[in-house]
Amino acid sequence: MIAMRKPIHVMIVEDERIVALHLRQQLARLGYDRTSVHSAGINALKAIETDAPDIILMDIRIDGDIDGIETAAGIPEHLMIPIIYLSAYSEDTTLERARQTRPYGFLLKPFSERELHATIQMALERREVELALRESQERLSLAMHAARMSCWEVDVSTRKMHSTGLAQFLPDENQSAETITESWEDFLHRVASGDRDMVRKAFEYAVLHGEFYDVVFRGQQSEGTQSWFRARGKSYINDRKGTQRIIGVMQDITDQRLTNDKLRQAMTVFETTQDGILILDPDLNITSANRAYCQITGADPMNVVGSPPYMIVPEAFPPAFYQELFHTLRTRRHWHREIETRDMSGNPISIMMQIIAVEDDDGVLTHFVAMISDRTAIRQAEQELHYLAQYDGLTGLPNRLLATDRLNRAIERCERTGSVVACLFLDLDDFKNINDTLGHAAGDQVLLIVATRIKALTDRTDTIARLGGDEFLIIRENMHSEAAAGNLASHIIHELQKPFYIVGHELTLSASIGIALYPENAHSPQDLIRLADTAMYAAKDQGRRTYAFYKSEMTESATHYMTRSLELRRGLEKGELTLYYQPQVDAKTGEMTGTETLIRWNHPQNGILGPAEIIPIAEQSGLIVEIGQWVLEESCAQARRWQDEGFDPIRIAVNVSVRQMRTQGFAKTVQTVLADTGLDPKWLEIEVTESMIQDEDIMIDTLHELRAVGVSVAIDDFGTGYSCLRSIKSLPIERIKIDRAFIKGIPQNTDDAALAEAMIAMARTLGLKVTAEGVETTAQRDFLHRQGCNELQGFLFSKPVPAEQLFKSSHSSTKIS
Ligand SMILES: Nc1nc2c(ncn2[C@@H]2O[C@H](COP(=O)(O)O[C@H]3[C@@H](O)[C@H](n4cnc5c(=O)[nH]c(N)nc54)O[C@@H]3COP(=O)(O)O)[C@@H](O)[C@H]2O)c(=O)[nH]1
Repeated sequence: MIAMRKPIHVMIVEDERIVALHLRQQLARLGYDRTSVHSAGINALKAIETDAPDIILMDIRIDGDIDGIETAAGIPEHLMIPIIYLSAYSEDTTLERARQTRPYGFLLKPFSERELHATIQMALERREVELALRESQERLSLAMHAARMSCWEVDVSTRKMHSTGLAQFLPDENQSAETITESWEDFLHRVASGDRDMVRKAFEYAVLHGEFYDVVFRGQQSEGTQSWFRARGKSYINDRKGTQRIIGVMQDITDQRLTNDKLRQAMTVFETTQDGILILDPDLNITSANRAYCQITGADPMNVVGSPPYMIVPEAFPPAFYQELFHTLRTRRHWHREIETRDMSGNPISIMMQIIAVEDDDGVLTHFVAMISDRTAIRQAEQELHYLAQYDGLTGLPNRLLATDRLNRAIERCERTGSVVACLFLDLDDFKNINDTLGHAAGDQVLLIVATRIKALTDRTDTIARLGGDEFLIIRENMHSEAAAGNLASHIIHELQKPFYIVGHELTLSASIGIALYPENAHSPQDLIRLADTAMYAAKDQGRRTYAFYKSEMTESATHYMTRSLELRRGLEKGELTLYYQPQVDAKTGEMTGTETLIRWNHPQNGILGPAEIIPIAEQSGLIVEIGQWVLEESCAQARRWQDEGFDPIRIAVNVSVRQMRTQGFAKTVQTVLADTGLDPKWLEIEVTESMIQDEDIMIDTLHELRAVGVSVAIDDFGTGYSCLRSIKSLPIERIKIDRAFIKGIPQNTDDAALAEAMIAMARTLGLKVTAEGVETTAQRDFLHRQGCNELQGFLFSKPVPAEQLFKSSHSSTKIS
């Protein structure tokens, strides 16, 4: 008997009042005290809405629009109210209709009290079981829902699939009910096409081998989101029916999968990042360290866990460091610092360390994450850049920037003590030739030798700087006299003159030094350097290999030079340069045999300027090579024009500068100019000075090459360069030109006359032709003729004249009488 926890409410639906009353009495006797009676079905349904009974005793044939069976059918299913039909009729149609409402009992009237009691009890019992089952099913369903799981079952023979909860995460427009029945193939269409085959195979395998299956697959993508599922189950044979079923569960693992993906990505970052990453416990002990941390610090990966990062252990820094570290972490939850430390092998390293506190959802500190960036390379690069910004890369000496700063400090110190600062500006003479002839590597070696020699002569307190190219600066403070600065310059020049060997050549160096003094000449470092530079040019003008103190007039001359060099460049471009020609005549006949080309500058303001205003500026500014090339081209072209105009061919002599001669392939250039202008090489003579060919192998090679081209070579200004005629015997020279300094005094000055006589005689012995320069008088002409001089040049015959006047000049009227 059902334990009566609360009075059982029995509803009687009976239209015969006596029967209903009798039933009520019977029930009361059986202990069912709470009863209600309704004579019509509609009334009973209304009453059920407000006070649902535990069981209904339903007469089939009752008053009203609906009978007992229709009333039972109208009761909401979820109420699960057991119905026991009471009827005097038991024909099949009534029974069939009653059966469809799934009654808990059917009592044929008349029935005994005991039959009634037993039927009620069994109905209540069954209801209890069904309620318990429903609750259990609901619990399971909720749990599955919460776990985003569904259960499924496939009948292997029919391939019908029943699933519960599938629609919630694998939606299908045709199937949205909690429990879905569909074909296995339809289900497969919910699986992403790429994984469908794999799911099918796992299923078939389980069918064939009666095995468990466990498969992870993706659902058909909807609205760009990708869902992941895991299906597990097993194949069973139903013992009773002998049918085979696959039963299992399916779980939506999208979140888990995304979390795993994120975790995997985080792990990849952790392991592959260039920065060291540490996970620290709240006491700052390492719980996990990545590879980069061990690489940066050289820490042993096996021994890092359990202790704090070695660079912040207490011995490493003063207590204040840790106070600040813990205070910042406590208050700001984030600390960072650039730390100069050493790695485990003792090498210095620069690191940027950041420590970040990590809290749980309740704000409780769980651990710290430390990030360690290796800044060593950056710091080293910065130091190198700093060095490069202040020092010369070749010699390691301070550069202009640092020298200016040092000079500034020296001035400040000497301002206090009232002493003198000397600023020496040194420039090597003809350094470009070393680069041009021996190459830049040799030039670099020479600069290193210069730096070493200057350093050896100076004090520790002096500043030696390289300003660029072949320019050096020497700063000495606390000088007591101008003479001391001169002595220092003189020592340096002397020291640099000492020979040294480089790439198989013995070289000596020559330097010019300009000196400016603080406070006498200037008060700022920039001005001092500039004035010393100006003085250096003055030293060059004084013949090089010397030094000069700055004087205010130098600024004027430097300004003049600057203006003139700019004007000259512009003049060359605008065609202001022109050539004059001075005849060279046969000493015997007075016939013009040749002409010398002499440059002039038709200056827009200053009129015609001679070589003295052009050549030194061209040499210093480097324009000389360009100008020399133009002179050569124009001279050859003019010689060819005269020939084309019908004049007898004459030799044309062109002066070349030392720089021009040293240019790579000079002889080849001459050959090209001759070819371009169409002048036969035999009409061209190149004039070089004695000093240009002294001991210079490269020049002598060029002379041979010129000879091979077919042009002749004359030595200009002969007698001024101390070279003896014997030494030029071996050179490919055709002519010497006796300098006008020796001609000037003849025939009265017996020394000049003797020297000219000796030069002419020796030249004749060596088979060289002789031209005398600066012949101004007939006496000079006659004397030179008597001595056997071949040709004469001078104002006596003609001054240098423009091209169109050369053949009109009256030199021929000065024939020897
Ligand atoms: N590299 C180059 N050098 C050149 C070029 N053109 C000229 N020069 C060099 O300049 C030097 C000076 O030349 P210039 O002022 O033209 O003087 C020449 C004559 O005018 C002068 N001369 C000639 N005869 C007399 C005379 O009877 N009396 C007198 N007082 N002077 C006279 O001599 C100069 C020519 O001499 P030289 O060259 O030695 O034959 C000049 O020496 C050239 O070296 C150039 O294009 N490139």
